[in-house]
Amino acid sequence: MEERDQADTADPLQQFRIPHLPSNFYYIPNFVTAEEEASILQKIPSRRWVTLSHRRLQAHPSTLTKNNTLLAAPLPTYLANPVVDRFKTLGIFLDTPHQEPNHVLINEYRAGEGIMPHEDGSAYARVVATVSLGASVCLEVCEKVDGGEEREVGGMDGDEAPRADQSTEVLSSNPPPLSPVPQPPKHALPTRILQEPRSLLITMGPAYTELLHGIAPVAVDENLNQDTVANWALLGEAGGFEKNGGRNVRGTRVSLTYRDVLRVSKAAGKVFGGLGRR
Ligand SMILES: O=C(O)CCC(=O)C(=O)O
Ligand SMILES: [Fe+2]
Repeated sequence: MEERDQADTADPLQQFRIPHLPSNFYYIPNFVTAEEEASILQKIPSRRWVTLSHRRLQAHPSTLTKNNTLLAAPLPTYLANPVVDRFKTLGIFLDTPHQEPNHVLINEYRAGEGIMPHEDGSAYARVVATVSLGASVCLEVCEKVDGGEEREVGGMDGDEAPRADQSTEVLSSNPPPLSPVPQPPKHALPTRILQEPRSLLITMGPAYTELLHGIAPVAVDENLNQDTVANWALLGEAGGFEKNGGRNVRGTRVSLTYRDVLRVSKAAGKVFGGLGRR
């Protein structure tokens, strides 16, 4: 990362822009070290997981309230350091209301698990920064269906229809109602982004609002090459996938998705912090 940073000091993100995709996706390999990866994985609290049908999940500092409000609280230290300072160096949250992430959803997928195509919705500023840990996975992005209802967490998750509780967990405690018969989105130009362990993927602007993203519930990502993977040229170790015949055998992957929740309530301080605090 250091070498590439020197190449462009004006906008450090430009060199990481994923080509041929709607603006803007950025991919940074080796954003955290192997030691940092191990340390973060070891600090994720085992008792906070909420188990869903195709993955498990936890929210920090807490889940959002019914009207998509975050009760103000700092991120746990192991999520804040060293990651958030590196975001600041890159200017990732410079244009969001709080200019730094205030919320992290942690997802864990075992081989064969995934997340149905969805969009992340309006509770957040239009920036998500995703740190991948443990194993590689392909994220699939596709355009939203024109004229269709917006779906925040809809579509297909393998052969299983989304359940109400599954729709709530990703983004808020107050999901939009799901249509009774979920239809798969009509994929226009589905494209894959390969996320290696220790990498950072940034999704912002139109890429956040105009596209759906999801992870197929498969045990192996196949046919990986420069024509099928949008960020092939930015990968840390494309050679490994080449040697493996263009296959990525999935392991257990953990993603840390950093976001800026727009609505924040300081009321939690009054409830939990005692009387007289403002
Ligand atoms: O695990 C990922 O990279 C994607 C997770 C995701 O889309 C979400 O939490 O909204
Ligand atoms: Fe998402």
